[in-house]
Amino acid sequence: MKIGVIADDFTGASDIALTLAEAGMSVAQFIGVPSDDSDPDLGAGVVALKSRTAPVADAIATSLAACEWLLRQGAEQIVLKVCSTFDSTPQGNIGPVLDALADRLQARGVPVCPAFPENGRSVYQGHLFVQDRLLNESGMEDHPLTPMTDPDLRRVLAAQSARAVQHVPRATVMRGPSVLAEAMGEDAHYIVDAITDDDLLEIGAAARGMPLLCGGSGIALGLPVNFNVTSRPPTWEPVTGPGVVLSGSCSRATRAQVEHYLAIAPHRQIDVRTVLDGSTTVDDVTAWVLSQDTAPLVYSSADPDVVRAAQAEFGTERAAATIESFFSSLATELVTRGLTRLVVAGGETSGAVVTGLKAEALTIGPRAAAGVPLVRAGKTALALKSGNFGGETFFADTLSLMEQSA
Ligand SMILES: Nc1ncnc2c1ncn2[C@@H]1O[C@H](COP(=O)(O)OP(=O)(O)O)[C@@H](O)[C@H]1O
Ligand SMILES: O=C(O)[C@@H](O)C(=O)COP(=O)(O)O
Repeated sequence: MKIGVIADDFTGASDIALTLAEAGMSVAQFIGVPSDDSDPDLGAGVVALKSRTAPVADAIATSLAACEWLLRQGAEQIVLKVCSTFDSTPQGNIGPVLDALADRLQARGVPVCPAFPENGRSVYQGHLFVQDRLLNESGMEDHPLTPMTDPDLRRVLAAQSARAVQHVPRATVMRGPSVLAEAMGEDAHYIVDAITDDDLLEIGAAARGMPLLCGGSGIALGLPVNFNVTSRPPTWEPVTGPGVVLSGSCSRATRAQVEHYLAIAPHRQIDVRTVLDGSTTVDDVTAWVLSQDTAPLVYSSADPDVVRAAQAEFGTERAAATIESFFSSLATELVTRGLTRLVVAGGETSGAVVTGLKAEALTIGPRAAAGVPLVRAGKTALALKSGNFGGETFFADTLSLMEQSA
């Protein structure tokens, strides 16, 4: 293995696995830290953790365990994959995990760049933009678990990290890899500006030989070339059979996708209250899904005021855990009963679903949308969609893509 990735959520893991696969690397996504060794021919291994919102100490411990496993598989470079909107709480977990990895790997300058231009995320003057909006006006300020209210990544990371946080402006990025590498020579985390894929390729070239990087999937664009691989698109064996869409994401893009799918497919909404009081049960919803002819949608996606009201009434963690555990049990039941195509919206939701399915590894297929590959766990086709990725018709398009070969 050449490149080892530690991803802080499951959609993020498949996002960066797609980038590496499209750049020609043989890549697998592991669900948690594997107990066995990986295939020695694998070019990149992505360990998917559910550490973005875990308690800080747990996030550090699982990330270090993932790092040790990746190093044992021969990884020469470690990437901490975080969200392209830098999702984290004021406690972390990006800063504390990055500090622990930097210590373990004796990394000096660590490039940190969540830019993902294809999906509208750019970093300029140390600030993160989503399309033409600063992060704190992009809808991310309303995220149920990691509301992002400060667009200045230097400040966000400095508040979470014990190391120095510095900035590399775009003007330096444009001067090429050797100047850029030189600009990151101290013991510090460097927020690096990037507004185009070319900027990310420069960062990749500058990172040749560095033990540790941190970013969104864009940070991986320029890494495979350092290991002499050439581009080749991932392949896909068609998966037919009944499908379902499970959406626990409340992000703007998902809500538009839900709205669109409501008009063309059977749907059932769940909420914290009715799951907790037992009036919505996994058995009922399973029976309902199985009785549909068209792939139905089960969703808890709701507007920010509805989510806030549920959190105020039941507590943020309990509300999230209630919905996640429902989707986890539902997905397990549905796959046991023969469903083979699952589109899942939401990072935490995907983590809950895939963990429930007890899959150990996912193979990476072609892209369903920028940042979202089709993936496969045995006979089951899945798409793990990040909250803010994909166009309005993503659900129907992806279910149909799963049935085609590539
Ligand atoms: N109706 C709801 N009320 C409260 N919390 C919810 C509701 N629907 C979903 N959630 C929780 O919100 C979180 C959404 O996060 P996630 O699945 O990562 O989506 P995204 O990818 O959009 O960030 C999950 O923990 C989910 O359980
Ligand atoms: O980098 C990204 O934006 C994604 O890969 C990702 O991590 C998104 O997380 P969720 O929005 O929580 O799915």
